[in-house]
Amino acid sequence: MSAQILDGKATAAAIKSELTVRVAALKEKGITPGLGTVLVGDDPASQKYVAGKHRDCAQVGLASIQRQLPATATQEEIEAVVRELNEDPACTGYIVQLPLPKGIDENRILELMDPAKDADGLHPTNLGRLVLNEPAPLPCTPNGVITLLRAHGVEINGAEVVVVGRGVTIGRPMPLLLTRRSENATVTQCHTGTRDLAAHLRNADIIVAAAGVPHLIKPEDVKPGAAVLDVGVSRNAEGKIMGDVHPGVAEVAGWISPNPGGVGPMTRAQLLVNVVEAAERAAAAL
Ligand SMILES: Nc1nc(=O)c2c([nH]1)NC[C@@H]1CN(c3ccc(C(=O)N[C@@H](CCC(=O)O)C(=O)O)cc3)C=[N+]21
Repeated sequence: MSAQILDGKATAAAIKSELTVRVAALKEKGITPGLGTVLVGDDPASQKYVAGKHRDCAQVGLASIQRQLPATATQEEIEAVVRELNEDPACTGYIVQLPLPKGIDENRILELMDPAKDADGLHPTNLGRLVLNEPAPLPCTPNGVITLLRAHGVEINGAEVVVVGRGVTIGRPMPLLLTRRSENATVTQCHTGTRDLAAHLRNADIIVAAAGVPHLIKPEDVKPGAAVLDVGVSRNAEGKIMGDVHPGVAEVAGWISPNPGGVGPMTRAQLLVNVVEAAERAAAAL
Protein backbone atom coordinates (compact mmCIF):
# COMPACT_ATOMS: atom_id res chain seq x y z
CA MET A 1 0.00 0.00 0.00
CA SER A 2 1.43 3.36 -1.01
CA ALA A 3 -1.50 5.73 -0.44
CA GLN A 4 -1.64 7.84 2.69
CA ILE A 5 -4.74 7.37 4.83
CA LEU A 6 -7.47 9.99 5.08
CA ASP A 7 -8.12 9.13 8.70
CA GLY A 8 -11.77 9.86 9.38
CA LYS A 9 -11.69 8.34 12.82
CA ALA A 10 -8.89 10.60 14.06
CA THR A 11 -10.27 13.69 12.30
CA ALA A 12 -13.75 13.10 13.73
CA ALA A 13 -12.22 12.66 17.21
CA ALA A 14 -10.47 16.04 16.87
CA ILE A 15 -13.73 17.72 15.79
CA LYS A 16 -15.55 16.11 18.70
CA SER A 17 -13.02 17.33 21.24
CA GLU A 18 -13.34 20.87 19.86
CA LEU A 19 -17.15 20.56 20.07
CA THR A 20 -16.90 19.39 23.68
CA VAL A 21 -15.40 22.77 24.59
CA ARG A 22 -18.12 24.67 22.70
CA VAL A 23 -20.88 22.60 24.33
CA ALA A 24 -19.37 23.30 27.76
CA ALA A 25 -19.44 27.05 26.97
CA LEU A 26 -23.13 26.80 26.02
CA LYS A 27 -23.86 24.93 29.24
CA GLU A 28 -22.23 27.79 31.21
CA LYS A 29 -24.94 29.99 29.69
CA GLY A 30 -27.58 27.49 30.80
CA ILE A 31 -28.08 25.93 27.36
CA THR A 32 -27.78 22.19 26.83
CA PRO A 33 -28.10 21.41 23.12
CA GLY A 34 -29.94 18.20 22.27
CA LEU A 35 -29.84 15.93 19.22
CA GLY A 36 -32.98 14.01 18.37
CA THR A 37 -33.26 10.91 16.22
CA VAL A 38 -36.37 9.40 14.73
CA LEU A 39 -35.95 5.72 13.91
CA VAL A 40 -38.77 3.83 12.23
CA GLY A 41 -38.65 0.04 12.04
CA ASP A 42 -35.99 -2.42 13.10
CA ASP A 43 -33.38 -2.44 10.33
CA PRO A 44 -30.19 -3.55 12.14
CA ALA A 45 -27.91 -1.21 10.16
CA SER A 46 -30.12 1.81 10.94
CA GLN A 47 -30.26 0.83 14.61
CA LYS A 48 -26.48 0.62 14.68
CA TYR A 49 -26.04 4.06 13.04
CA VAL A 50 -28.52 5.69 15.41
CA ALA A 51 -26.86 4.07 18.43
CA GLY A 52 -23.54 5.50 17.21
CA LYS A 53 -25.04 8.99 17.02
CA HIS A 54 -26.20 8.82 20.62
CA ARG A 55 -22.78 7.56 21.74
CA ASP A 56 -21.30 10.64 20.03
CA CYS A 57 -23.79 12.87 21.89
CA ALA A 58 -22.70 11.47 25.23
CA GLN A 59 -19.05 12.05 24.32
CA VAL A 60 -19.45 15.75 23.52
CA GLY A 61 -22.07 16.51 26.18
CA LEU A 62 -25.17 16.83 24.01
CA ALA A 63 -28.50 15.61 25.33
CA SER A 64 -30.00 12.67 23.40
CA ILE A 65 -33.62 12.55 22.40
CA GLN A 66 -34.67 9.22 20.91
CA ARG A 67 -37.96 8.48 19.22
CA GLN A 68 -38.60 4.97 17.97
CA LEU A 69 -41.58 3.78 15.98
CA PRO A 70 -42.49 0.29 14.78
CA ALA A 71 -42.06 -0.66 11.10
CA THR A 72 -45.87 -0.54 10.86
CA ALA A 73 -46.02 3.18 11.78
CA THR A 74 -48.24 5.24 9.49
CA GLN A 75 -47.40 8.47 7.70
CA GLU A 76 -49.54 10.36 10.23
CA GLU A 77 -47.78 8.77 13.21
CA ILE A 78 -44.34 9.70 11.90
CA GLU A 79 -45.51 13.22 11.08
CA ALA A 80 -46.83 13.59 14.64
CA VAL A 81 -43.35 12.81 16.01
CA VAL A 82 -41.78 15.34 13.64
CA ARG A 83 -44.24 18.02 14.79
CA GLU A 84 -43.49 17.17 18.40
CA LEU A 85 -39.71 17.56 17.91
CA ASN A 86 -40.25 20.82 16.01
CA GLU A 87 -41.96 22.17 19.14
CA ASP A 88 -39.68 20.60 21.76
CA PRO A 89 -37.32 23.29 23.14
CA ALA A 90 -34.93 20.58 24.42
CA CYS A 91 -34.39 19.42 20.83
CA THR A 92 -31.90 21.71 19.10
CA GLY A 93 -31.64 19.59 15.98
CA TYR A 94 -32.74 16.18 14.82
CA ILE A 95 -32.64 13.65 12.04
CA VAL A 96 -35.17 11.24 10.64
CA GLN A 97 -33.13 8.13 9.91
CA LEU A 98 -33.44 7.15 6.25
CA PRO A 99 -34.64 5.08 4.51
CA LEU A 100 -38.18 5.05 5.91
CA PRO A 101 -40.31 1.94 5.41
CA LYS A 102 -41.94 1.39 2.00
CA GLY A 103 -45.15 3.31 1.51
CA ILE A 104 -44.01 6.31 3.59
CA ASP A 105 -43.61 9.60 1.71
CA GLU A 106 -40.10 10.49 2.80
CA ASN A 107 -39.99 13.91 1.15
CA ARG A 108 -43.20 14.97 2.86
CA ILE A 109 -41.70 14.04 6.23
CA LEU A 110 -38.49 15.96 5.48
CA GLU A 111 -40.47 19.05 4.38
CA LEU A 112 -42.39 19.04 7.65
CA MET A 113 -39.20 19.41 9.67
CA ASP A 114 -38.30 22.83 11.02
CA PRO A 115 -35.38 23.86 8.74
CA ALA A 116 -33.68 25.46 11.77
CA LYS A 117 -33.60 22.00 13.42
CA ASP A 118 -32.43 20.11 10.32
CA ALA A 119 -29.26 18.40 11.58
CA ASP A 120 -28.79 16.51 8.29
CA GLY A 121 -28.83 19.64 6.14
CA LEU A 122 -31.21 17.88 3.76
CA HIS A 123 -34.36 19.98 4.23
CA PRO A 124 -35.45 21.48 0.88
CA THR A 125 -35.11 24.98 2.35
CA ASN A 126 -31.53 24.29 3.44
CA LEU A 127 -30.60 22.65 0.13
CA GLY A 128 -32.05 25.76 -1.53
CA ARG A 129 -29.98 28.01 0.71
CA LEU A 130 -26.89 26.06 -0.32
CA VAL A 131 -27.71 26.76 -3.98
CA LEU A 132 -28.23 30.43 -3.12
CA ASN A 133 -24.99 30.70 -1.10
CA GLU A 134 -26.91 31.52 2.07
CA PRO A 135 -25.69 30.21 5.44
CA ALA A 136 -27.48 26.98 6.40
CA PRO A 137 -26.74 23.62 8.03
CA LEU A 138 -24.70 21.71 5.45
CA PRO A 139 -25.32 18.12 4.32
CA CYS A 140 -23.22 16.02 6.69
CA THR A 141 -21.54 13.54 4.38
CA PRO A 142 -20.45 15.99 1.66
CA ASN A 143 -19.28 18.42 4.33
CA GLY A 144 -17.44 15.55 6.02
CA VAL A 145 -15.65 14.75 2.75
CA ILE A 146 -14.43 18.35 2.43
CA THR A 147 -13.39 18.58 6.08
CA LEU A 148 -11.48 15.29 5.75
CA LEU A 149 -9.57 16.51 2.67
CA ARG A 150 -8.74 19.84 4.35
CA ALA A 151 -7.57 18.14 7.54
CA HIS A 152 -4.98 16.23 5.49
CA GLY A 153 -3.88 19.17 3.36
CA VAL A 154 -5.25 17.78 0.08
CA GLU A 155 -5.55 20.67 -2.40
CA ILE A 156 -9.18 21.25 -3.45
CA ASN A 157 -8.65 24.65 -5.07
CA GLY A 158 -8.48 24.09 -8.84
CA ALA A 159 -8.69 20.30 -8.51
CA GLU A 160 -10.53 18.14 -11.03
CA VAL A 161 -13.05 16.23 -8.92
CA VAL A 162 -15.19 13.35 -10.14
CA VAL A 163 -18.26 12.60 -8.03
CA VAL A 164 -19.74 9.18 -8.79
CA GLY A 165 -23.39 8.98 -7.83
CA ARG A 166 -26.45 11.23 -7.80
CA GLY A 167 -28.18 10.29 -4.57
CA VAL A 168 -29.78 12.97 -2.43
CA THR A 169 -27.49 12.58 0.61
CA ILE A 170 -24.13 12.73 -1.22
CA GLY A 171 -24.09 12.79 -5.01
CA ARG A 172 -26.38 15.74 -5.55
CA PRO A 173 -25.16 18.12 -2.82
CA MET A 174 -21.44 17.22 -3.11
CA PRO A 175 -20.79 19.30 -6.28
CA LEU A 176 -22.65 22.26 -4.73
CA LEU A 177 -20.15 22.32 -1.87
CA LEU A 178 -17.11 21.68 -4.06
CA THR A 179 -17.89 24.50 -6.49
CA ARG A 180 -18.30 27.20 -3.83
CA ARG A 181 -15.66 29.92 -4.17
CA SER A 182 -14.15 28.72 -0.90
CA GLU A 183 -13.49 25.27 -2.41
CA ASN A 184 -13.12 26.28 -6.06
CA ALA A 185 -12.97 22.78 -7.54
CA THR A 186 -14.00 21.76 -11.05
CA VAL A 187 -16.54 18.96 -10.77
CA THR A 188 -17.71 16.23 -13.11
CA GLN A 189 -20.71 14.29 -11.90
CA CYS A 190 -20.87 10.70 -13.12
CA HIS A 191 -23.71 8.22 -12.62
CA THR A 192 -25.16 5.04 -14.09
CA GLY A 193 -25.88 6.90 -17.32
CA THR A 194 -22.23 7.91 -17.82
CA ARG A 195 -20.93 6.41 -21.09
CA ASP A 196 -17.25 6.06 -20.15
CA LEU A 197 -16.73 6.30 -16.39
CA ALA A 198 -13.08 5.20 -16.62
CA ALA A 199 -12.23 8.09 -18.98
CA HIS A 200 -13.52 10.58 -16.39
CA LEU A 201 -11.87 8.82 -13.44
CA ARG A 202 -8.44 8.77 -15.12
CA ASN A 203 -8.53 12.56 -15.27
CA ALA A 204 -9.51 13.12 -11.62
CA ASP A 205 -7.30 14.57 -8.89
CA ILE A 206 -10.03 13.67 -6.38
CA ILE A 207 -12.64 10.91 -6.68
CA VAL A 208 -15.70 10.84 -4.43
CA ALA A 209 -17.25 7.40 -4.89
CA ALA A 210 -20.85 7.37 -3.70
CA ALA A 211 -22.47 4.95 -6.12
CA GLY A 212 -23.22 2.07 -3.76
CA VAL A 213 -21.66 -0.38 -6.24
CA PRO A 214 -19.04 -2.63 -4.57
CA HIS A 215 -15.51 -2.15 -5.99
CA LEU A 216 -16.70 0.05 -8.86
CA ILE A 217 -13.48 2.10 -8.76
CA LYS A 218 -10.63 -0.07 -10.10
CA PRO A 219 -6.89 0.60 -9.73
CA GLU A 220 -6.33 0.91 -13.50
CA ASP A 221 -8.86 3.78 -13.64
CA VAL A 222 -7.19 5.95 -10.98
CA LYS A 223 -4.58 8.61 -11.76
CA PRO A 224 -1.42 7.97 -9.71
CA GLY A 225 -1.40 10.22 -6.66
CA ALA A 226 -5.13 10.99 -6.74
CA ALA A 227 -7.19 11.27 -3.54
CA VAL A 228 -9.92 8.63 -3.47
CA LEU A 229 -12.80 8.83 -1.00
CA ASP A 230 -14.90 5.75 -0.54
CA VAL A 231 -18.38 6.77 0.51
CA GLY A 232 -20.13 3.64 -0.72
CA VAL A 233 -21.97 1.55 1.80
CA SER A 234 -23.21 -1.74 0.49
CA ARG A 235 -23.18 -4.88 2.55
CA ASN A 236 -22.34 -8.36 1.36
CA ALA A 237 -24.23 -11.51 2.35
CA GLU A 238 -22.39 -11.65 5.71
CA GLY A 239 -23.32 -8.05 6.52
CA LYS A 240 -19.76 -6.83 5.98
CA ILE A 241 -19.45 -3.27 4.61
CA MET A 242 -18.35 -3.26 0.96
CA GLY A 243 -17.00 0.03 -0.34
CA ASP A 244 -17.19 1.40 -3.88
CA VAL A 245 -13.39 1.34 -4.10
CA HIS A 246 -11.40 -1.78 -5.03
CA PRO A 247 -8.67 -2.47 -2.42
CA GLY A 248 -6.01 -2.38 -5.16
CA VAL A 249 -6.61 1.37 -5.56
CA ALA A 250 -4.48 1.90 -2.44
CA GLU A 251 -1.41 0.96 -4.55
CA VAL A 252 -2.04 3.76 -7.07
CA ALA A 253 -3.75 6.56 -5.14
CA GLY A 254 -1.89 9.22 -3.17
CA TRP A 255 -4.62 9.41 -0.54
CA ILE A 256 -7.37 6.98 0.34
CA SER A 257 -10.21 7.02 2.83
CA PRO A 258 -10.71 3.62 4.43
CA ASN A 259 -14.22 2.21 4.71
CA PRO A 260 -15.00 1.82 7.59
CA GLY A 261 -12.94 4.49 9.39
CA GLY A 262 -13.10 7.16 6.69
CA VAL A 263 -16.12 9.19 5.72
CA GLY A 264 -18.60 7.44 8.08
CA PRO A 265 -17.19 8.92 11.30
CA MET A 266 -16.94 12.31 9.55
CA THR A 267 -20.67 12.22 8.71
CA ARG A 268 -21.43 11.70 12.37
CA ALA A 269 -19.07 14.49 13.45
CA GLN A 270 -20.68 16.98 11.02
CA LEU A 271 -24.09 16.08 12.39
CA LEU A 272 -22.87 17.18 15.82
CA VAL A 273 -21.40 20.34 14.28
CA ASN A 274 -24.81 21.22 12.82
CA VAL A 275 -26.49 20.78 16.21
CA VAL A 276 -23.88 22.81 18.11
CA GLU A 277 -23.99 25.58 15.48
CA ALA A 278 -27.80 25.67 15.69
CA ALA A 279 -27.54 26.01 19.48
CA GLU A 280 -24.94 28.78 19.16
CA ARG A 281 -27.14 30.64 16.66
CA ALA A 282 -30.12 30.34 19.00
CA ALA A 283 -28.01 31.51 21.97
CA ALA A 284 -26.74 34.53 20.00
CA ALA A 285 -30.33 35.48 19.17
CA LEU A 286 -31.37 35.51 22.87
N1 LIG B 1 -31.27 10.92 8.02
C1 LIG B 1 -30.16 10.21 7.81
N2 LIG B 1 -28.97 10.78 8.00
C2 LIG B 1 -27.82 10.08 7.80
O1 LIG B 1 -26.69 10.61 7.96
C3 LIG B 1 -27.92 8.71 7.39
C4 LIG B 1 -29.20 8.16 7.22
N3 LIG B 1 -30.30 8.93 7.42
N4 LIG B 1 -29.35 6.88 6.83
C5 LIG B 1 -28.22 6.00 6.63
C6 LIG B 1 -26.95 6.74 6.28
C7 LIG B 1 -25.70 5.98 6.58
N5 LIG B 1 -24.97 6.78 7.54
C8 LIG B 1 -23.78 6.42 8.18
C9 LIG B 1 -23.20 7.21 9.13
C10 LIG B 1 -22.06 6.81 9.79
C11 LIG B 1 -21.47 5.60 9.52
C12 LIG B 1 -20.26 5.17 10.26
O2 LIG B 1 -19.83 5.83 11.18
N6 LIG B 1 -19.68 4.03 9.92
C13 LIG B 1 -18.51 3.50 10.57
C14 LIG B 1 -18.63 1.99 10.75
C15 LIG B 1 -19.95 1.57 11.34
C16 LIG B 1 -20.19 0.08 11.13
O3 LIG B 1 -19.28 -0.71 11.38
O4 LIG B 1 -21.33 -0.26 10.74
C17 LIG B 1 -17.27 3.78 9.74
O5 LIG B 1 -17.44 4.08 8.52
O6 LIG B 1 -16.18 3.71 10.26
C18 LIG B 1 -22.03 4.80 8.56
C19 LIG B 1 -23.17 5.22 7.89
C20 LIG B 1 -25.70 7.88 7.86
N7 LIG B 1 -26.83 7.91 7.16
